[in-house]
Amino acid sequence: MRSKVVCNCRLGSKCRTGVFISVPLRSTFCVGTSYILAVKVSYIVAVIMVDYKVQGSFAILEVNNPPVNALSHAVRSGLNDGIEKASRDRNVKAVIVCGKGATFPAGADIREFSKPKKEPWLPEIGHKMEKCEKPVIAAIHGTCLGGGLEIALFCHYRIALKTARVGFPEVQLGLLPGAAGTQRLPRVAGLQVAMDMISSGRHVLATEAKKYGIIDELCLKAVKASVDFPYEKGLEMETEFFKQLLGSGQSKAQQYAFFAERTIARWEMPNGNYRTAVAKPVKSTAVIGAGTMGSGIVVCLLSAGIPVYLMEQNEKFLNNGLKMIKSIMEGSVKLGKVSPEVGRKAATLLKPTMNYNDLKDVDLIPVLVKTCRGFLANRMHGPFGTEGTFLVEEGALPSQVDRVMEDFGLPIGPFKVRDLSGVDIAYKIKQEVAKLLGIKTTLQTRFMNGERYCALNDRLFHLGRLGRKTGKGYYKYEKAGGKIATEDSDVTDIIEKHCKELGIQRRQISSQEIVERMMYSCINEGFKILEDGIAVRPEDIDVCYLYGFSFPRYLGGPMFYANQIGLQRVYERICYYHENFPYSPHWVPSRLLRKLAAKSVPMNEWMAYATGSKL
Ligand SMILES: CCC[C@H](O)CC(=O)SCCNC(=O)CCNC(=O)[C@H](O)C(C)(C)COP(=O)([O-])OP(=O)([O-])OC[C@H]1O[C@@H](n2cnc3c(N)ncnc32)[C@H](O)[C@@H]1OP(=O)([O-])[O-]
Repeated sequence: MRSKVVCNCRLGSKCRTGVFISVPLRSTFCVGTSYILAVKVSYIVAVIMVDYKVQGSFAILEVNNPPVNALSHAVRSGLNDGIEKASRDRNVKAVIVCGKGATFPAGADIREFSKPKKEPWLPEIGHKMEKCEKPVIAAIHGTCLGGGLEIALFCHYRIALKTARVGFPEVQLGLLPGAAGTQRLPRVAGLQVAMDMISSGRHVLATEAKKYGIIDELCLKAVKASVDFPYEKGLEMETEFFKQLLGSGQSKAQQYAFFAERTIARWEMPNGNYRTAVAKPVKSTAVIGAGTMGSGIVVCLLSAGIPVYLMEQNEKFLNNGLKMIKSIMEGSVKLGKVSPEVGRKAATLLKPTMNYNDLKDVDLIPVLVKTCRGFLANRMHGPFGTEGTFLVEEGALPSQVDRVMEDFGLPIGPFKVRDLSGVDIAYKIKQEVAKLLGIKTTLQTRFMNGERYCALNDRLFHLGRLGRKTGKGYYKYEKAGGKIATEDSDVTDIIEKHCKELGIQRRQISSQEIVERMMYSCINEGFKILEDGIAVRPEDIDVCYLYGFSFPRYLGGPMFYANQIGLQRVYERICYYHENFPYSPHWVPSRLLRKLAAKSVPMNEWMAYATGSKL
């Protein structure tokens, strides 16, 4: 951002040129279209975000709002003034719109969506550009996205560097292009291309875009009658839809997720931070365990071109793992997820071994299974998994829990996940905990160390129902290692037998109870994680869920979801479940949550209450 003192108007007079900010200095200057009011000791300094210069017979409007030249109010004002000025200037024969630094404008300023709207609007500026009697040319480099592409589509001509990318990523923010993009792109690029770009949000290289006619070096493409309504009506409808989406919870969550991803990158630790940390090169890695999870990690490492040792104690398991990896890599190549070259190279990068000595010089060994409570993801997901099993013990079926959670937005239900990772893994983790406590569990065990215990998973384990790998677990599969989960009446019998033996009266369980118990138990743990300083802000937890568990982006993450529901409501329901399930410590309400709920603290202020005296 560049600040300039542009004029020296009197206090109370009307400014001429644009947006202004005030900084505490001695004298009074003002610039802008607004009246300057309560200014005693301030400089009013114009924030020039569009540089206007004339070179020969060209007026150049260069957007200067780093880092991505977002179309903030100041930029819009600058573009508006610039196009008016260029239209008036007799020496100007053509106008060029471009971006300074890394990129052409990458869209509207998302931070302004939560603030009151300020004129001029983008379509208004666009229409001024379109009506300008002098040719207006968009000179595109970097990422020309969203509102930036809409501005370009209003220009009479578009020229671009080959490396430039254009796109409408609004869908990733739960929006649609709201400055005539839905009306103008189909007319320039055709309905099919427009539908694809708008609904996928994908960035298109300038070379591809040129084929579609979005970037046009020669002349404005003839406007195609590609939609059902005349332009004005189409524009009106687009504005209405955009407004509806902007006010929706979904868009708010997606905007939150966008910024959360960037916020967490600015991490701070007692011994360093994101600025001082230096990445260590990873030249070799090892994965111990050739099961489903281990093989999946090997595939990720190979796809990134990193050499990896795959370690197993048993030749049979090692060979099974190698087969699985080969088949996943081949599938990835077929689907175009990795290039054939990467696929071919993978075979040379993978080194199977049964000898620990081979691992002595590797740079990285990912830890697959932790027996402790876990730090963030495992710790929060513990209550989630436990509640799922309790719900089944009380009356739900695994398929019901999965269906409800998939409807909620998870890509795959918790019991399908358990079949994928292995019923034996969940069993062994529990047995490790029991061993540490010096307890021996049986199929009749209902409490462990004073806490509720459900032995249903143990039953499946003892029946050899280990999940996908054995062709049956909480579901049945077409074959061992199969992927198609089908409900299995044998599982219902096992559950009913379990309940009968233990004298548990089964009951109807509602979808609402399933969502609340699965989600609120892990949200409660999330607040305890904040209290304990394991995560330094709710965004850490949410991004971890978005990436680690494919939590639906349109809900933002579990902590944002809790905030949307209302902390008071979430807290009350947690207290209710705590009263009803006193032997499950994960229902003990978080102190932080109690405090935040009582004071209705906004999310961006939660952390002030997370530690120390306020808690
Ligand atoms: C009426 C309007 C209708 C219109 O149709 C609606 C829209 O245009 S909707 C918009 C449609 N457009 C989009 O959705 C594009 C969203 N942007 C992107 O996809 C990437 O930023 C981009 C690919 C451009 C650059 O990637 P990169 O090089 O890896 O850089 P980076 O990602 O690390 O970002 C650097 C910094 O810039 C910040 N910031 C970025 N964009 C915006 C923004 N629009 N606003 C505000 N801020 C934004 C970002 O937070 C970060 O800040 P910080 O404080 O340093 O953390």
